[in-house]
Formats: sequence, structure tokens, C-alpha cells
Amino acid sequence: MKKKPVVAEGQGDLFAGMPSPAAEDARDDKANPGAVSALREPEELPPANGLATGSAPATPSPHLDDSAALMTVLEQWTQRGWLRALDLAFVGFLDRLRPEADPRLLVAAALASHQLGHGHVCLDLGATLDSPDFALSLPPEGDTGRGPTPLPSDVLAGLDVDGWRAALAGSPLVEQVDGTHLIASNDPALADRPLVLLGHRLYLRRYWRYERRVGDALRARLTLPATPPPDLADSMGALFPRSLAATAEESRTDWQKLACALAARGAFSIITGGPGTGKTTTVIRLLALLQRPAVEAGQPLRIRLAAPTGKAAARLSTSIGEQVSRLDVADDVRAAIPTDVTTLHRLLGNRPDSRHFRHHAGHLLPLDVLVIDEASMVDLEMMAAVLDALPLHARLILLGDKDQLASVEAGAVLGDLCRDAEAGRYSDATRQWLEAVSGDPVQDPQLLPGTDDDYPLAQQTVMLRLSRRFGEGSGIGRLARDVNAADADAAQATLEALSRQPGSDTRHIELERAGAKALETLVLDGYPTGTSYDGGAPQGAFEGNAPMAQGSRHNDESPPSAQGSGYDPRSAPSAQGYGHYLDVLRRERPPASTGPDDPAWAAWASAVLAAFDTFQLLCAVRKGDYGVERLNARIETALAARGGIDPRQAWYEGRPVLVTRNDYGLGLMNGDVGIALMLPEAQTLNGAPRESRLRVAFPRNDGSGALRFVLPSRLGAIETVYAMTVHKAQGSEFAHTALILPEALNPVLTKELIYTGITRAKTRFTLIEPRRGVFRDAVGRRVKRLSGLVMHLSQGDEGEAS
Ligand SMILES: Nc1ncnc2c1ncn2[C@@H]1O[C@H](COP(=O)(O)OP(=O)(O)OP(=O)(O)O)[C@@H](O)[C@H]1O
Repeated sequence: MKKKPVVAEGQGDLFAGMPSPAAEDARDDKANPGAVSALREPEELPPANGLATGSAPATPSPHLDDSAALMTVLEQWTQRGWLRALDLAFVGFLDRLRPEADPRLLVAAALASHQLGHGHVCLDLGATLDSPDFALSLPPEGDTGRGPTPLPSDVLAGLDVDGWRAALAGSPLVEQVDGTHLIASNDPALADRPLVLLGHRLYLRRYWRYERRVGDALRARLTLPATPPPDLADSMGALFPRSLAATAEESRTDWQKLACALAARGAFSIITGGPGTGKTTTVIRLLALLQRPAVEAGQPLRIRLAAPTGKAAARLSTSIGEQVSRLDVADDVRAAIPTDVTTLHRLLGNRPDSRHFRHHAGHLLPLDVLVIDEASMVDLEMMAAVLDALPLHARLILLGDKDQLASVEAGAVLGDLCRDAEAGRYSDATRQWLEAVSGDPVQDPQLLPGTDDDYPLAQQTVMLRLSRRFGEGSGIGRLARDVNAADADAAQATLEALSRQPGSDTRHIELERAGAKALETLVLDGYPTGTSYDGGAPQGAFEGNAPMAQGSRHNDESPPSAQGSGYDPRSAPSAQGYGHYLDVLRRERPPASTGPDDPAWAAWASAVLAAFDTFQLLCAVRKGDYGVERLNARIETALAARGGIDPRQAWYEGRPVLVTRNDYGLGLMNGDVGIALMLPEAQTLNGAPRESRLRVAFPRNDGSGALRFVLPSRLGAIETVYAMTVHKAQGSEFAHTALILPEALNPVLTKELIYTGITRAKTRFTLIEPRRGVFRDAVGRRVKRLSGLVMHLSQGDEGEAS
């Protein structure tokens, strides 16, 4: 078969400029040949775990006969949406670079690139051969895989892990990294090779390099001498009075205090904990503790606070603002603690259409302390960029919940770095130092012993263990804990018990039993008082694939709020559906005579946005009957049917939209949510009556509470957002969060996803299952993101952390 050209050489983001970073790597290694100790522990090459290892090789698949045969398959996969165009382009690039390349190399390259799109930094050859379709999440959700297209398991059939590895190792496109030292050779000819093989892991060079940069930078920070502020013990005593300890347990070990002490002594620290465990409270006290001596010396520290998304930045800004105002410190110290939180992109100085930032190793950030909140959402590439741009003297503090889903982009940096957080792994020296400065014993049944050499990172990591938001009495908290423990039976039992309990904050709707109407009622109206949704809701419109409003009794009649349930959405503020924000939109609209500059319009827009935030439907998936795309359409139809919106045009008043890509020109960030509203024009022509025009109101997300109004025509990457994926909801919270699962288990459904969904809820949580058992099965499954950081950090705890 004749080979087809795939793309122009050099096209595609992943491999653009590949040679130059590689050359930099080579320079790094020359300059610092021993730069691989603490974080980059010597690797023992993992044993091959491909099922085929050791057994007689099965018949090789014809798809790997030659590169033309393979290219045909890869093109089919791309056409079907199984691979990204970028993945195919990468392979096309390699194929042109080395026309004689082994098809086993080309398929591995395609899959390594594909895995990046699924968050994995590299391709694990053994795991891929063990279970190709599952490891590669192919066919993707919403695709049954039927048809003539071969599956990955067909294409890889007959490959054994050793043979595959040997084919890669022998390729001139691959640099084999020394498994003992984790460094590349310094041969400049090799440094141009676009792929890196480390044991059974194949990396695109760019990502291997990010991993190295993060590992090296963290190790450098961890080996700096400790610099605790003077009078640490006294300052901590004042900032963490005993009365703050809420329970008998915490009065023994105040983890917030210990976190503050560890962060105060080193150039790098991590404070992890679930929702409401006091991460913000702790970091504010830490900033006060660091800033006081600096202010007294007349040299206040330059402190910056950042988060990965605008929404997360706004949330931290609000919470810090409230807490700083209550802080018991001198006014000049309080004034020197910032409350504005920026996004990481802004902090680093994004450049339009470029993945490079204004601040980098050659132009460092002008700061002394950097706090990054919601660090679980920071991907590997961004973490490398931050560490590059950070002066070595500056303290870096990562805050986040290690158990949440990782970033959509490749890498699970916080999760990787927090592997030992639960077990503590403090060395005797760390423990003694902590006990001396805090006056508290360091004790918890989960703690395991450690040493400085084996667990360098653990010495600067603290896990906060007590949730103040979701205490013992909170159903949401109980469910989140069971899910987080991956205890499927306990989680299912808790869910059912809470759902039956009157007045509980958590509900379970099984659509098989309750009928699709229950979903419609929930999404539109929240919880009507006195109605049980998990049993007796009437059958109706929202069944099967029918659009939500088809056949609905609401269509031509009064809305359900007036249909005998006795429910008035205004009387149940903590359990709203989407009817609520439309209600506010209608009810609170300023009179038509209100001038265009009157602040009443902004106040109205703010009220509508706030009302929208009281409820959010989250989906685990995008495709299928219970994915974002179809549910958005069904909800839109249902709201239209009751007269709440008029979606005959793409843009209509009340349309909620989610920004899906940063737009620096407009000041909008990926994750920002806005609502289209009809607003008066500022100008009229020749005394003509004033016209109204749709504009989309977005919160400025800078802590000011101000809004930004944007013409719909200026918005590029947006989507309607009645339903939102759990991934997109990270960093946000909603008073009432409903999480709907798909009908069948699929690779994205894991306990991390369910945990992240549950913990978006502030006061109410509803789990909706189209089919019983999906929740339970999902809770039993963990995300396993592949990355070398885990490997570098895992020495010394073999067998304990898995
Ligand atoms: N030591 C403490 N004593 C009393 N209240 C506390 C203490 N620590 C935190 N809180 C309260 O608990 C709530 C949650 O704290 P905080 O916002 O610091 O947690 P968080 O972990 O940052 O939460 P999030 O999950 O929103 O990021 C706040 O109302 C805070 O005032």
C-alpha cells in the first residue's frame, strides 16, 4: 500500500521546536552532571508486566507488517476521533524523518502522543499490552467500537513487551535514558531524538524534559538550608491559640500549626487536605508569620497568590479577603498580606498564541513568596514553567486536595508529590523539630516512620485531617470520605442511608425506579419540599432519549411549581434548580425606564449570576444520553417549554455559557461562566427609542465583585453550560450540586471523579444514576496516571503506597 503524506513537516504543537529543548537538556546535563539525586532516585527498571512476556510470541498483527499498513489504521482512528489530528501529525513527522522506521516504533509514538491527551505523561508499554483498549481508553466514550476499524488490541496483538521495547531502543528516533541515573547521554546527536525511552516508558521528549525540570527544581529547593523565621515558636503560639483547636483529637495534634511550621522553614512545601480542612486559614497565618519580621525590618516580602483558573482565583480571593480582615495582627502586617489572587497564566505573563511566558529562567518573577491554590489542577508543563520562573530564594507553597481529579492536561503533579502525605513519613529530625516549635506531639494512627534520605519531600508536606465544613454530621462529608477511601460498599450504603434520612443534605435518584421525570423536576426546580424523588415521582417527559420537554405536562400548562406540589422555588434557597435563576432574571429586571448607566443593571446581572451558581448539574462524560452535550440540549428544550427561555436563536436571553479557552484580549479565562442578558444600549441615534442588546455578563473574578459585559459575537470558545463536566467544575463550588453518571461504567468513571463531583457541593448533593450499580463500580476504581515523578519519588516505600 502506498504511503500517504499526513501533514507538513514541523506542523503540530507537541513536536514543534523539539530539537532545541533537547539540546538544552544536553547542556543541563553537562553543566550539572550529578543533578539526579534526591527527587530523581535511581530507577530500578520495572519488570515487564506485559502478559505476553516469556511466552511464545503470538502471530503478529498484519497491521504492523509495514508502516503503510499501520498508517492506514492510524488514519482510520483519527477519522473516527480515536486519535487527535496532532497524534497522527506526530507520526507523520517521524515517518518522514525516518522512512524506514519500524511500525512498532510508529504505533508506540502515536499512542504516547494519544496518552498525553488523556493526561498520561508517557506510554507504559507493559500496561498497554496487558489491556490495550482499557489502558488507551479506546474506543472513546460514546463510540461502541463497532465497524471495520481495528481496535488497539487487534493492532497490538502478538506484540510482547520485550520485543516492543527492543524495537524502540534500537530506533534512531529514540534516546534511551540510563535507567540507573535517569539522565540522557550528552551526545548532541541523541539530544535531537524526539522520543525518550526510560525502562518501559516511552515519552515525547518535551514531556520527559518537563518531568526532569520539575524534579530537579524541587530537589534543588528541598536541599536548601532551612530558614525558619526568628521566634517561630512564639509567633505560632500567638497565631494558633489552643482555643482554635476544635476537637479533642485536634487538641493533641494541630495539623494546621504543623503545616505552618514546615512551610515557614523551607523554600518548598505542600499543604494538602480535603474541602474545608483549613488550607486557606493556615496559609494566611503563615503569611502573617513570615511578613511580620519582614515588615518590622522595613523590607516587606513580595507575596503573590495564584490559582490555575480564574474561578479558583476568585474563590480564594474572596475567602482570603474575609479571613485577612479577621486576622489578629498589627495593621501594617495585615496591609502587607495581599488578598488579590491572580491566575498562573497572568502571573507568568502569557503571550498571545504562544506557550512561552514573559517570565522564565532568564527573567525571573519578582517575588519572595508564591502561594498556589488548587494545585491539583496544575499540569506538568505549567508546573515546569512556574518553577523555571521562580527565584531560588522564593518560598513556594502548594495548596490543594491531593484526592481530586488531576488537571485535564498531562501530569498529576500534586497527586504525585503527595504520595506520602497520609503516612507522613517524617524523619526523627523533622518530628523532633516540629514538636519543639509547635509544642504539640506529632501523632496520628495513619502515620508511618520515614527518613530524610528516603522521603525528602515528605519532610515538607502536611496533610490537614479535619474538615470544618463537612464535619461528622455532614452527609456530604461522610459520603466524600467513603468515596475517597474507595470503599464501594460503604459509599453505597451511606448514599442510600442519607437519601432515606429526612432533612439530609444528600440524595440519590435512581432513574430506573424514579422515572425520567424525576430528573426533569430536579434540574428545573430542585427539591420541592415534602416530595420524595427516589421513589414516587410521576413518570413523564424525561424518559429515554426523548427531549426533556416532549410530552411534558408542563408544556402548555402552568409550571410545575404551581402544579400541586406546593413548592415555591423562592422558599427553598438551598435546593434550587435552573428555574431559580430564570425566576430572578424575570423578577428583578430593572424597569425599562432605567438609564443604561444606572448601577441597577449590574446589580441585576450579579443577582442572576449568583442565582445561577446555586445549582449545577455535573456530568461525568460529554457524550451519550447522560453526557453534557445531550443534557444541555434537553434542559434547554425543557426550560423553553415552560417559557423560561426562547432558544430559537443560538444566543438568547438567559443562555448560560462556559468559556473553554483563555481569551486574554477579553480578560476571560477557561472556566469562566457568564449569562446572556438583554441590556439597554448606551447611545440612541437622533432621539430614536433606546434599543436593547444581548450582552454576556461575566464576573470579573478578581475579588472585586465587578462584572464584565461582552458582546456574544466577540466570544469564541464557549459552550452552553446547564450541564458541565466534573473536570470543568474543578475549582468551583455550588450550593446544590447534582452529579449524573452515565448508564455504564467507562474508563473516566473513577473514585477521583466522583469525589471531585461530591466536594463541589456546599450545602446539597444529589447523585443521579440512570442504572443502579454504576456509582458503586466507579467508587472501586482509581485513576492511575502514568508519570515518572511517581517513580522518582517512590523509592523506599515499595509495596506500601499502592
Ligand atoms: N483552626 C480553625 N478554627 C476554627 N475555624 C477554622 C479553623 N480552620 C478553618 N476554620 C474555618 O473552617 C472553614 C474552612 O476553612 P478554609 O476556608 O481555610 O478551608 P480550606 O481547606 O481552604 O477550604 P476549601 O476547600 O474551600 O479550599 C472556614 O470557615 C474557616 O474559618
